[in-house]
Amino acid sequence: MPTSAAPAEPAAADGPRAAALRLDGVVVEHRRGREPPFRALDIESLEVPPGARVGFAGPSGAGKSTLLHVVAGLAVPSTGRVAWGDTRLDTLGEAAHGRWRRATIGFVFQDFHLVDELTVRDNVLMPARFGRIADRQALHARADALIARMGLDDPRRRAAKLSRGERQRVAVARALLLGPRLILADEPTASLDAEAGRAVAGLLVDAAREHGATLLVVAHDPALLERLDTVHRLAGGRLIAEERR
Ligand SMILES: Nc1ncnc2c1ncn2[C@@H]1O[C@H](COP(=O)(O)OP(=O)(O)OP(=O)(O)O)[C@@H](O)[C@H]1O
Repeated sequence: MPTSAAPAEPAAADGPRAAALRLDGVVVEHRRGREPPFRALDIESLEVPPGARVGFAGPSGAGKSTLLHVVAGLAVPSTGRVAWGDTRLDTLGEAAHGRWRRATIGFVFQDFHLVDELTVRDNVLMPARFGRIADRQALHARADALIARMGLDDPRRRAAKLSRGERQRVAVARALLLGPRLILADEPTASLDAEAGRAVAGLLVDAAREHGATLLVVAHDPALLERLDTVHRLAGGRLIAEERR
């Protein structure tokens, strides 16, 4: 079972590593068949301070995943501004956005995006495929430590052999590998039982705190939502309510 022992706090001198995230007038449109386009996302204004831990809740189809995808550059708004600190993400272009994403984001996808043919360890190491790795041994040790903290017993198992809950935990470990400044997690505890869900929720929040990272989480799980600073409710692509903790 994963444990959620509190990790060391970051050195104060490091300061926050995250930047403020701002969305203004962001609209994402989709089309169903021959029907006119509809607004899957319609965000008038959203500001997330650096290092905040923010949840998005709401019914199926409310636009929660689309919001995370816009921030990650995986969905393109038809209008609006998306900014991370001084960087305008909506005007970056695909290649530059890809570089920014790899340097900044750890993403836990709703459907995990694991490579079945690879082992647990190699899946967790995937974010390190790009860029130069100074200390490969330290990186492997970090991958194995994350795998152990997720309660996964054997880093050499092939992903194809894993249960849904185990796949979810591999996806969380992979997102945390490089100590991202922005962690995006889409229903990261949905496939876990209550105990494992609490442990993974604790790990995500601890990892964000440890690295001064901003954490954006889509969740229905109350045990996860209650650990966050703010929870936004979405409906029909819009932000309709905000609860501060
Ligand atoms: N590529 C697409 N093409 C057409 N419609 C899409 C596409 N992606 C999302 N949608 C639609 O946009 C709306 C918002 O989808 P989104 O996945 O963001 O909702 P969600 O709140 O995350 O839902 P869930 O909780 O079920 O994951 C839904 O009506 C969905 O069917």
